Order: sequence, then structure tokens, then C-alpha cells
Amino acid sequence: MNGSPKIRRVSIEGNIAVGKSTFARLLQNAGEDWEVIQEPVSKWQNVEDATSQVGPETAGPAQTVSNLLQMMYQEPQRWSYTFQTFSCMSRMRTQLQPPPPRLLQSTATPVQVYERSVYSDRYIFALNMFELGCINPTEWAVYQNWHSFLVEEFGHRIQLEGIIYLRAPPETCMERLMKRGREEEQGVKLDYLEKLHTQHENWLLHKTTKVHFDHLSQVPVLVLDAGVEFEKDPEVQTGLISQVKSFFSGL
Ligand SMILES: Nc1ncnc2c1ncn2[C@@H]1O[C@H](COP(=O)(O)OP(=O)(O)OP(=O)(O)O)[C@@H](O)[C@H]1O
Ligand SMILES: Nc1nc(=O)c2ncn([C@H]3C[C@H](O)[C@@H](CO)O3)c2[nH]1
Repeated sequence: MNGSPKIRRVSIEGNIAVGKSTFARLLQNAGEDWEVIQEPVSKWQNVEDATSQVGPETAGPAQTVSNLLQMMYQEPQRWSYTFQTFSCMSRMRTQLQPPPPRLLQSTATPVQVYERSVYSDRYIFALNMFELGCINPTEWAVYQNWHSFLVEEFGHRIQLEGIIYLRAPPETCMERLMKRGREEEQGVKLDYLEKLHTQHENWLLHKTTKVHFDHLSQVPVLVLDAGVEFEKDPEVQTGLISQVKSFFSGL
């Protein structure tokens, strides 16, 4: 024991546009001992040329070579596997980030909160793309092989102590997606959100998705009703935060 408090790691999971970033901002403002780490979407929209990042002397300004998020939505059969390798790698990096000093000095319950995780990468998105035929059986076998290897190798460094599942009807997510108007998502249809909703329900509610890591099947899940308007309603926000506080203190 080095005297530092045990830092809990929690991911926020939920369908596209359910309100994870909005909720994450709420958490960031609510708890001094909580650090929220956003999903690295801009990294997927701006894939950088690795040759411009070789070393401090040779490094020039990073050059964007492509928007992989857009490519994945436009041509899913061609780009889904590539997308999942990149998204999963960026999530690994995120989950391996050391906590900031203020969390290490905390006397309360310090928590690192991630927007999605290496687990939703596999058990929501990659699985869904495989079931839709956008990832072929060979790609799926290869993905699962390296995913299991990395999760086992990194072990406790990327394990979660809790999951918050923001749950809302796919129709609500569709409305919010359209309201947000992210350009790459303009072709997303309701049936895609319905499929993703079912994947979330199977993994986090019914627990029927086969997972391959013992620790993951034991992780406590807090299910929150994200169908309600919480963005501008302080009373609803207070209710949600108090559920989160008691969830965190039990981890
Ligand atoms: N509870 C809510 N009620 C009404 N609108 C909301 C609510 N939460 C978020 N929104 C709105 O819905 C849109 C999507 O929210 P947000 O970007 O937080 O979703 P997300 O889950 O982080 O999306 P993604 O899956 O793409 O990461 C935004 O325009 C946001 O303002
Ligand atoms: N195919 C696919 N695999 C993923 O792991 C994944 N993670 C997020 N997304 C999409 C959802 C939003 O449009 C946008 C931001 O969340 O990126 C993904 N799409």
C-alpha cells in the first residue's frame, strides 16, 4: 500500500446519441473526485499520418489522411474491420491513461469515468457489424483473437469496477441524433439504432451476450433512464447524480 486511494474505473455505455457526452459533462461538473474521459471521436474523424509522428526531431505537424468514421458509415463492408481496430486501439490508450494527481490525492471516492470502453467495442459494435455481415468471419476471428490477447495482457490495468448504462428507446436516440446533426451520421437509419439497442440490452440487462473475461461478467451495472430530458432539468439532474454517487460508493 502506498497510501493512494483506490481509483475506481467506470464506463458509460449506451446507444448512439443517447446522451453519453451530455451526461459525462454533468458528472464532470458534479464531482471533484471524478475524472471524465471522452470518447476519442475526433481521432477517428482525423486519422493522422504516422510518418509525421516518428520522433521529436523528425516530427512535423500531424497530417490528417482520412476520416475513418465517415468511411465506415459510407462503405461499412470495406471499412468496419479497419474501424474496429482503430477504435479499439484508441480506447485501450484511453483506459491505460494514468489518473491525474488530484485523483491520487483524493480523500473521498476517486473515479475515472470513460465514455464507452474496449468491451463495448467488441460486445456492441464489432459483434453488431459481424452480425450485419459488414465484418466477415475471418475478420471477426482475427479481431476476437487480438482483443482477447490484449485484454488478458493488460489485465487489471484496463478492468472496470462499474458500468453505467444510459438506456432510452431507439426512437429517442434517432431524434437526438438528427438534432445533433453530425455530418458522418446522416445516413444512419432507425433499424441500425434498434440493432444496437438490442446489443446493449443483451449485454447489460439480460446478460445473454457471451463474454470472454470473468471479471467482466461480475461488473455491477447501473441502469439509468436516459429517455427523460435531463439536459436542461436541474431536478432530474440531481436525481441522476445522487444515483451515481451511491453507485460509486458501493464499488
Ligand atoms: N436527456 C436529453 N434530453 C434531450 N436531449 C438530449 C439529452 N441528452 C442529450 N441530448 C441531446 O442529444 C444529442 C446527442 O447527445 P450526446 O452528444 O451527448 O450523445 P452521445 O451519447 O454522447 O452520442 P455518441 O453515441 O455519438 O457518442 C445532443 O444534441 C444533446 O444535446
Ligand atoms: N462501427 C462503430 N464501431 C465502434 O466501435 C464505434 N464507437 C462509436 N461509433 C460511432 C457511433 C457514433 O456515430 C460515433 C461517436 O460515438 O462513432 C462506432 N461505430
